[in-house]
Amino acid sequence: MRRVPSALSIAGTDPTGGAGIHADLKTFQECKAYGMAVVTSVVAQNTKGVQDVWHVPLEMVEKQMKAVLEDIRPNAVKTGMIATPEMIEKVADLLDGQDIPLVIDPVMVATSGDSLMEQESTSLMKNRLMPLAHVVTPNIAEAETLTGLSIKTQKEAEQAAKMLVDDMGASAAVVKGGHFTGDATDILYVNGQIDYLTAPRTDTNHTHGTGCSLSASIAAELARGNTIKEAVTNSKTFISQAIHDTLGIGKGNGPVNHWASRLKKDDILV
Ligand SMILES: Nc1ncnc2c1ncn2[C@@H]1O[C@H](COP(=O)(O)OP(=O)(O)OP(=O)(O)O)[C@@H](O)[C@H]1O
Ligand SMILES: Cc1ncc(COP(=O)(O)O)c(N)n1
Repeated sequence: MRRVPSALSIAGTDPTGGAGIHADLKTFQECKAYGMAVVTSVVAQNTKGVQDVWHVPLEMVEKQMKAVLEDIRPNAVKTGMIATPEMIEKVADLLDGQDIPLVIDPVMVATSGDSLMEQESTSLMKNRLMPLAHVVTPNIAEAETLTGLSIKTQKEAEQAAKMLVDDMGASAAVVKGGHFTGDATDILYVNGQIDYLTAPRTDTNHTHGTGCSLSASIAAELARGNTIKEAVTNSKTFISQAIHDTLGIGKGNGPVNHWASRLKKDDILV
């Protein structure tokens, strides 16, 4: 048997291909991991917003997860949209004890402002998923919800990252600064150390799926055997280029350019 790095996404869908499992699979491919996906919710959405959500029945989520885990065992897993408390519990039960690096993107609200998680899910996210996480990747609003802190400064973001690890049991935290102003600076807390990962801010509204793609890239990097610090650093480079080399498609907040590193100018039809 060959050792092919593989990564599994457990997340919701986006028929326009910019967020959710679609973004994750594109990212896995670009970051050189064989991609797999378990669908948690089918979402009717586009770059303008969310129109409707249909949750996959719990037993079908379980069957999908078991089908993957007993066959092509992933070298890393990432979770995205897991909307209901029951589904969080089910996914946590199935991942507990698997000994597979786990990246948790605590998806709560889409770029468009539409809610993607029921409010009652927050405590289960904290109590059941956080302790299983190798890396948790909240944006500012999600870090505020999880920690109860108000985060207006980078020092407060540092404090939140520390709480997610020291108090809630994740091994590492990346508090993403995409919604701050100035440079796009993310704060990584791992092995008792804070690191600032900074990239110039691209002036664009085409940021649909940035959070999904960053966390999927971290999972692919972990699947390839990189350390958490290497994985997060390489993923920051990946997402910065994907945002900078925009595709410019979509009537709202357009998707990022997952294949930016390979796409030549002449490949785009104008
Ligand atoms: N305009 C930008 N220019 C450069 N990097 C950005 C920009 N916006 C976000 N980022 C980066 O993209 C990644 C995702 O961060 P963000 O805080 O936007 O997450 P998110 O809110 O989960 O994603 P989304 O906005 O898609 O919901 C981070 O690495 C962040 O620094
Ligand atoms: C299925 C799904 N998962 C996650 C997001 C968040 O992505 P974003 O906040 O970048 O729109 C989304 N819109 N849809």
